Parts: sequence; structure tokens; C-alpha cells
Amino acid sequence: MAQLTSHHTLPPFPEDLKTAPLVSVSFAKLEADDNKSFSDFFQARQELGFFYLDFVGSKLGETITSEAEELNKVQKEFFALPNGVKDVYGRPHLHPFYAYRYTETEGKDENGAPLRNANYNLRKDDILGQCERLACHPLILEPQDLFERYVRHCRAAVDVLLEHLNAHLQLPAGTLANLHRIHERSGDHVRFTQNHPGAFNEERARSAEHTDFGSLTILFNWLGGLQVRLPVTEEWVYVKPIPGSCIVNLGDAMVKFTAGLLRSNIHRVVPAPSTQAHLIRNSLVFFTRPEDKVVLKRLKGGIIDAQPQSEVPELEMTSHEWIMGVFTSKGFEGKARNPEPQVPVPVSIPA
Ligand SMILES: O=C(O)CCC(=O)C(=O)O
Ligand SMILES: [Fe+2]
Repeated sequence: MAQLTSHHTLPPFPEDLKTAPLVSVSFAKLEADDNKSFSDFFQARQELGFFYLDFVGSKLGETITSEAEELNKVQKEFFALPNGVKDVYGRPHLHPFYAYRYTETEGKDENGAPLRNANYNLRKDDILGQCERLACHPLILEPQDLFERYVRHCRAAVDVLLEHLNAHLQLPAGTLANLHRIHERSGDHVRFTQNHPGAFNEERARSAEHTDFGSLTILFNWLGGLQVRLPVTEEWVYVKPIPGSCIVNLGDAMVKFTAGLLRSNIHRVVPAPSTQAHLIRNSLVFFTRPEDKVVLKRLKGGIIDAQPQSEVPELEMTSHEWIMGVFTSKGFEGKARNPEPQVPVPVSIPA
């Protein structure tokens, strides 16, 4: 696997750091319908809502892993473009969410311009030609085939996970799959992210705390920096990247669907730890979200029915309405930890 990923070209994650106890689930075993490996994860679901998905030994999994490596090269090239070029594909011009977005750091480039931490959300429906395509740079258009394969393969892996979740929740066959049909419009997207090295800053770390909105997130990262908050002790601990595995986490939509049976754990990205702290950090995320028209409410059936009923009437909105509401009030993905009104993350792109 060392050859399949580029982790070995980077300084190793420090040995002495406390890391999150993520369960590792073998994707090859899941594909072979080995329910035992999923039971282990399902058992841990309330504890963390994050797990390693070990792709080694699975044809589909290893394909996704090598496509992620290829896309990591594409994102580095994209983020290395001059700011003025990237800004054309920026937030106010293109779309409030499916666009290039940045925050300026204290660091400066060789011309004295502030360095940018940035991300770029690329819609699944754009990539698969299921809507009128938003403008994008040739660096994104040229590897169209790679993007398309990546989206289809991630979705195939997600479908396997949804099927197992469905079975464990004892829902009627296909319940979750029918809320996540690839050909339907949805907020699924690929996200490129890039962060420059910098000192740990408590305020910035707090403002980065979030849960993911959607259903399942498939995450590749190469350096440390992702942290999850442990549910019992509330301690923030690093998630160590494992070559050959991606990190999967459940989002808020799954919590809604299962009336709190599944957990969408709070997490954040902080500077990479000691041995890696001097490097630019990239991650590649594939977010799966319920179809745009799906109403976010508890599902009926299976073990969900035994969950307590909420005393407050459920606020029902569609997946699309939820996404629109969130990104107009907050710059980056997810909801914040504190209930006080959100200060938007400063994202400024010249008009
Ligand atoms: O960069 C990472 O490791 C995690 C990114 C993340 O949590 C997100 O984009 O929602
Ligand atoms: Fe996240």
C-alpha cells in the first residue's frame, strides 16, 4: 500500500500524540457481506460516528485510493494558481457554496500578499453532467474523466455502507438507498482543501468546530490536523491518517433520520502536529447528502421506532432548504458547537 499512497513521502505523524480510537472496518469484508465487521462499527456508532474504512484488498477501495492521490495532485496545482485566476471561480461570482472560498492567514507569499487557507466545493451534479455546469478552470475540466470516476466510485462505496446501515437499523430494504440516488439532484460534492502552516490559535480552532451536514463523508488526508472531540471527556484528539484507509464520518442528516441513534461527531481542523507542522496541508473530501427533495425527519421502521419521541415538534425542511439556510449564515460546512448567533467565517473575494 505504501506505493499506492504518498504518505511515505511525508514526515511521519508523531508517535507520542494521543489519537482518537477509531474502529477500522474492512471494506473488502463489507463487500463480501461480512456483517460482523460492520457490527463492530455499528456498536461504536454512538461513541464516535467516525471510523477508518480500510480499502486494502478491495478492488474498488484501492481504485478510490489511487484516484484520491491523483486528485490530490490536481488540487495542489489548482491552489498554486495566481489568486486572481482562482477568484474567477470564487464564491460571489459563481455560487454561494459550490465555489472556491478562502480566508487570509497572517503568512505572506514572496510578493507580500497574504497566504490563503482555501477550499473548493465541486458539485456531483456538475461533474456527472446532471445540471448546467458552473464555470471551472481548465485544470478542473481536463481531468473530467478522473473526477467522474472518483464520484461514481465514492458513491458505489457509500452505497455499500448505506446498505449495511439499513440492515443494522432493520429498515425496509432500500430505505436509505432511495434517499440517496446518484442520478437525482443533491448536495453531494467533492471538496479540495488547503491550509498553510501556522501556530495553533484557540479562537480559530473553536471557529472551525463543526459537524458535517450530510449523510456520509469520505475523507482522505495526508497529514495530521483533523481532531475529533471525544464524547465523554470532551478532549480534542488527533485522527492519525492511515495509508490505504479513508476516514468516514456520519453527518447530521443521519442523526435526523435515525432520531439520534447514529452520531455525527464534532470535529475540526487545526495545524498539523509537530513533525509535520511546517507543511501545507491538503485534504480531499467527498460529501454524500440526501437528495435535494428529501425532507429531513426521522424515518419510520426498524429500531428507530424505539427511539424516544422529541417533545419539541420537528422542524421539517428539505435537504436543499437546509443547505441554502446554512451556507447563507455560515461560510464553511456544518453547524457550530455553540448555540449563539454565528459570525460568518470571513470569506472575502473582491467583486
Ligand atoms: O481536512 C480534514 O481532515 C477534514 C475536513 C472536514 O472536516 C470538512 O471539510 O468538513
Ligand atoms: Fe467536516
